Amino acid sequence: MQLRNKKLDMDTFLSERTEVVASWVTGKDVDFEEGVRYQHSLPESKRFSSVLAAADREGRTLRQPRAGVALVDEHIKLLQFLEDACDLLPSTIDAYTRLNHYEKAAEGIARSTAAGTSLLNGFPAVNHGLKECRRVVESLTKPVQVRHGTPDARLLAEITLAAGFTAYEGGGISYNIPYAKKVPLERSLRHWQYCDRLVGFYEERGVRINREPFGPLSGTLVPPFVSHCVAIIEGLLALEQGCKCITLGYGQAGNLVQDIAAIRSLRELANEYFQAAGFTDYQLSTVFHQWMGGFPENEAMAFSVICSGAAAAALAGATKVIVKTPHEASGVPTKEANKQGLEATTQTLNMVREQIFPMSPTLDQEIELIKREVRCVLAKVFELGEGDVAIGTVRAVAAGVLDVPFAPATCNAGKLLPVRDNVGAVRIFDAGRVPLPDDVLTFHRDRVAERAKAEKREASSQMVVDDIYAISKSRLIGRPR
Ligand SMILES: CCC[C@H]1O[C@@H](n2cnc3c(N)ncnc32)[C@H](O)[C@@H]1O
Repeated sequence: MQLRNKKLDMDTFLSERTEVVASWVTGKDVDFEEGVRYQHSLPESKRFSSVLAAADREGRTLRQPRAGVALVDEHIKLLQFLEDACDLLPSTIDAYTRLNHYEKAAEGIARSTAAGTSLLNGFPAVNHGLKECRRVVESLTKPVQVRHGTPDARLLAEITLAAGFTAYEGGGISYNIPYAKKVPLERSLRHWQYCDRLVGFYEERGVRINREPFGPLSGTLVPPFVSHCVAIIEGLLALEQGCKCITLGYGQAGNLVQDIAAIRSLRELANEYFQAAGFTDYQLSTVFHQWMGGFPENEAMAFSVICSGAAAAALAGATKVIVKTPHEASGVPTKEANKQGLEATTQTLNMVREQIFPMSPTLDQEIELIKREVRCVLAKVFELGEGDVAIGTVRAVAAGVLDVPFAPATCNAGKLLPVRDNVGAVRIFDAGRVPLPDDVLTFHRDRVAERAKAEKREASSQMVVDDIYAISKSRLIGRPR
């Protein structure tokens, strides 16, 4: 396997770049030097890294929606409509572009133009190309990030970074395992080394681009240690390629103490692993994603889920919260619904931001538990990779050591089965082949047994199914009827 966690040299990168920019007609418009000049021309108020740094200094939690539509003018109108209600802007990329099906994206643009409304589920940035993407950036006053789900995001990165987007979400694991079925992990990891090296080249020219691995993964009952392991690995891979501004993320699970423990442990563990790997001059921030699972159709109840996530994000001290909308149960939200999600989040953030969630033995126990679990799994990843975390990742996923619950990728073992305990914290029902110490497994087993006793039923996969639907049915824990 030629994959190595080593910084790509210029020759390797440039020879690959020829193929990347030729992979769709709009690639020919990208000129790296011109992109560097344009990035330097942006005011600090439009640079993700500056806004994130200020928020961390001030202890503020920033608001960011997801948003993306097919046509440029509509996308600009959408983001202009949202920008007064948030701190950071997205451009959510459509599903065809995520699969590099640019010809289908082109058809979608044509059909959307004919229909006078967006018929794509996101913004097809590659098809629109550099100038049109730059027109988006020019039309806004806030920093813009590319949010997508692309295993091969090389051309998308070339175009959007040269166009002035100042943050890029994703990674070789987090945009493969939860998003793709049959993309070999080595391939997506290698493609993302290219993306990270490109960010590293911008960094070497004084342009700081924020990199945000996709935290929530399958977004379905993912235990904190699982998403933390992936986030930390992708942070290490990005740092190796010269990225300096890393935001690590986590998806709300629903038990407040566990969610706060997750964000606080994530920051501490990232610093522990980044510094152990010899990196010191990086900028670290965290992002909390409001509930990523099934939502209630009832919009008032959806707002309640949104606000519970906003409260957790602020109490956890997350640098950023990714905001959901009351249309989550139905699909791509209207701009009005998107803005309402932001406004509800703002109200809760404003009411919570001056409050301190006290340390407690329970919170401390959750933080320590997550740290132990992450350290166990990552030790195995490094061992399997004989010190190389990229190789170790591929082998760990193949061995079921890294295992993302409810993920579609065939390379993912899918043996780890989570379930909520009697207070709604996500625990391990079946560890599969994840190497956790016996006392940790006993802790999880005892917590699950408490619930089984309370519900007068055996712990079972039925409990797991009940939990998956619970929040959309206005519960946290999937209790038997
Ligand atoms: C991992 C991201 C999944 C979530 O990302 C949101 N999402 C996806 N596409 C759009 C879009 N075009 N506009 C606004 N939100 C969008 C939905 O919440 C979805 O559950």
